[in-house]
Amino acid sequence: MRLLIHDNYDLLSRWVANYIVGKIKAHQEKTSEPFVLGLPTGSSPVGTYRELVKLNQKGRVSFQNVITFNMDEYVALEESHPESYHSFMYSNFFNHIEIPKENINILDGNAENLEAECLRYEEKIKAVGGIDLFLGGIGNDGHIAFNEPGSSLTSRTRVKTLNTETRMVNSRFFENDLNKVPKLALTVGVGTVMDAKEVVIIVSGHQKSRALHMAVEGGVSHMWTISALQLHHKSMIVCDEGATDELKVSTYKYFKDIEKDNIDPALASQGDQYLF
Ligand SMILES: N[C@@H]1[C@@H](O)[C@H](O)[C@@H](COP(=O)(O)O)O[C@@H]1O
Repeated sequence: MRLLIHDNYDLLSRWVANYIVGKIKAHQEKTSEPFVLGLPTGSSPVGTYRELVKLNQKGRVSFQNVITFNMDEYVALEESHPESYHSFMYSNFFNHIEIPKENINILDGNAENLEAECLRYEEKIKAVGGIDLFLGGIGNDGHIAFNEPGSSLTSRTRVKTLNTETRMVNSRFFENDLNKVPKLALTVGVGTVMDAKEVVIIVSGHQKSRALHMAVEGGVSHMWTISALQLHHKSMIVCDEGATDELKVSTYKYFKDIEKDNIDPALASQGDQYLF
């Protein structure tokens, strides 16, 4: 697993956006098949979306031949609710880029049959040849998508009960009223993320530092589902200084040193041969 430590959130966001653009362009040079991109919500990727929109508007990348799959969505929250992940994705990203609507996939948390919806999602990912790059964030408790502590590390897309900590953290988007935060979500599984050809996770801020410590320095454990990435052949965490507060000094220095030539956002889209 690679760990890239940036001075601040803005640099991190620029780096990740440039990296994704590099991947899309390299793919498009090789094949006319669409690039399949997994996407998260939350505050962590907002800066990356902002930078991707800028790069798109400058003509540096096209999303015409990109298919997206979002990680998760609340159950029984109307799509039009301002805090639905549908609303989030359109207002932060899709409304600002030229991507065909039919290329956008987000789980339907209002489907009549939620289990069938999850199965349909898995089948659709398979049908387009799998996810080329899954971008993600993590919760304070190390959950990836909505794979809360204790989730099977081989889990697939399914209905998931949200724990109180996650609902409390997310209550900031629901007038700080825990009762307004949905109790269930649809989420891709840890196994679904692990099947992606590449996984890039954004970790920002001190509140994520324990999760980053467990992800990088702890063992693989279902109690910190992000730690499954240690078993992925091409995974990378991109973090800012604040998120490193719980890392050992030696771990911090190790990754700072080995990635020192790759940290400039302008170089992010260069090849990553020999780095994983
Ligand atoms: N389901 C989402 C996750 O996909 C996201 O990673 C996490 C962290 O969000 P933030 O980036 O706002 O800290 O929030 C939610 O739980």
